Amino acid sequence: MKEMNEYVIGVDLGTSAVKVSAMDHDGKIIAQQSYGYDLHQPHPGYSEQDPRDWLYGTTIAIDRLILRDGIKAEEIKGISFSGQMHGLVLLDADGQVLRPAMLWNDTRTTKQCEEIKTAMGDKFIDITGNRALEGFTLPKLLWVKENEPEIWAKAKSFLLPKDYVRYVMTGKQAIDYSDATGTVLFDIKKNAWSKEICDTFDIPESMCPSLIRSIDEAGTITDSYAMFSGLKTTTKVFGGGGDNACGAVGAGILKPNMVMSSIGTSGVILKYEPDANVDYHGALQYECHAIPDTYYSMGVTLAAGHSLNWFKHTFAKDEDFTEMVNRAAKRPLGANGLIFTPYIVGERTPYADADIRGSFIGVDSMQNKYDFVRAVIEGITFSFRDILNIYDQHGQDFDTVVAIGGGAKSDFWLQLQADIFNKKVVSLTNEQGPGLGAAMLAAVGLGWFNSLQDCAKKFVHFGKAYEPQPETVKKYDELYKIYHQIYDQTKGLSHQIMKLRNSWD
Ligand SMILES: Nc1ncnc2c1ncn2[C@@H]1O[C@H](COP(=O)(O)OP(=O)(O)O)[C@@H](O)[C@H]1O
Ligand SMILES: O=C(CO)[C@@H](O)[C@H](O)COP(=O)(O)O
Repeated sequence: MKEMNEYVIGVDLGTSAVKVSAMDHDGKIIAQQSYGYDLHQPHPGYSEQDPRDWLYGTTIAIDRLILRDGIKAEEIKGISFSGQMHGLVLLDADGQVLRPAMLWNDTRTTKQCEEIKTAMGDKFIDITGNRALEGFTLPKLLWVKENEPEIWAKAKSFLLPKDYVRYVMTGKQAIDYSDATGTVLFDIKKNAWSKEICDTFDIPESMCPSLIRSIDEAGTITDSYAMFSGLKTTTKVFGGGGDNACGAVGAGILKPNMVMSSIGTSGVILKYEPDANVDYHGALQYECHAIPDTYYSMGVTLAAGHSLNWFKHTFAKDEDFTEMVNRAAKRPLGANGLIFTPYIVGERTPYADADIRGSFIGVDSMQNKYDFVRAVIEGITFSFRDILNIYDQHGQDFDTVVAIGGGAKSDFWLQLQADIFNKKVVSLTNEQGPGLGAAMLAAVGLGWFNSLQDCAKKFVHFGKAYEPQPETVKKYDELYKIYHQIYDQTKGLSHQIMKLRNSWD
């Protein structure tokens, strides 16, 4: 008799889509499905999604694994998650969603960030490992409290995006440590919600969900979700983690000499950190890892893939994505003198500035559309170099960058990263960093492996390595020196324009 197959499912709840991957004991990807959803930006700085879209998208994608790929529901032994970080899902006493989720790239909370700084100063960084920035969850809670008192009065708990989906699946509200750090309500040294921060801002501690580890079992599928989805109630559901923590697990970033670059909607440079005491004074984010008792630091470009998506959607809607990028690759280095800064929704690292906006500098009548695409791709990659500079300034060295995210699908962009960073860049054989990391969390949670490190030996496979090309490195160095000045030189203008837009609203 044929033995029954056993699979784990990694759910990667991204900003543009949810992607689900089914993997077997050998780390082989058996099937993948995805489902896209909309991003709502009703005013400058606002960025929202409906949590029910995440739920329906995840359920449909998993159902497609069952209906289209022939995976049997009883073969799914475990599910875990990678989730877009920081987004606020507010729930009432019955666990119903009270308002659209405010996402990680929603920057309406500058006033609340100022209030946090005024109330707590550097103490806040000592406790949380982070500055209070617009995208994080605490400022969002304060925004709702100040601007929507009738909703705040009904709010009994909050969750982050993937925690909401897990809650509907299991009926239990919880958050894992990696996403808890991203709320900036969490004491990173005590490994617990910060009573001092809750008290200072009058957030009832009872609103904060229970803490679990990324590899912990959060529950099993409830009867009602089994009925709704076709999944079995025997499937175990594990904590999961923030997408960057999961991306790092799936990219095999398990020691300090490696960093990850991720080009998703956002862009991230992330470094594994062995303990809670490395001090970047808030210049970088500092978060609990999905690997128990370890940490990571990172810098975030708010609009990396988002800049390229925006450009395509606005100016090249009917073109194939890969074809558009390939044409850009054929344009000259430096896009015939055009430089782009990717600040189209404001920026986080190194410039925590909600009101900065992007620019094209050097527009010339000899340039064509693909020079613009190339400038966008180069500008995004320069913004990553701005983050790498912070590591340099803190004397942190590393030799390999592992590239993940949608941007890592492009050979051209991988080589460009090597040339702009002047570091070896390695890809994965199957670009599914966060989803792979999520599946690994379920595999370890189920006891298939003793540790994530053991699991990585089977699940993580490095692909092609891209070496920096000295001549190209030199030219990009020269160009970067100009790019690096654009923030300071455009800041005043950007702020004036934003003030005007706001006054016209
Ligand atoms: N063929 C491609 N070449 C280069 N970049 C791509 C390609 N396809 C998608 N992308 C970029 O990848 C991004 C999506 O990456 P992904 O990791 O899936 O994002 P998220 O997890 O935020 O939803 C898009 O914003 C797009 O700019
Ligand atoms: O805000 C952050 C990290 O601090 C973002 O990285 C989000 O977690 C969204 O990620 P993607 O959708 O781009 O993967």
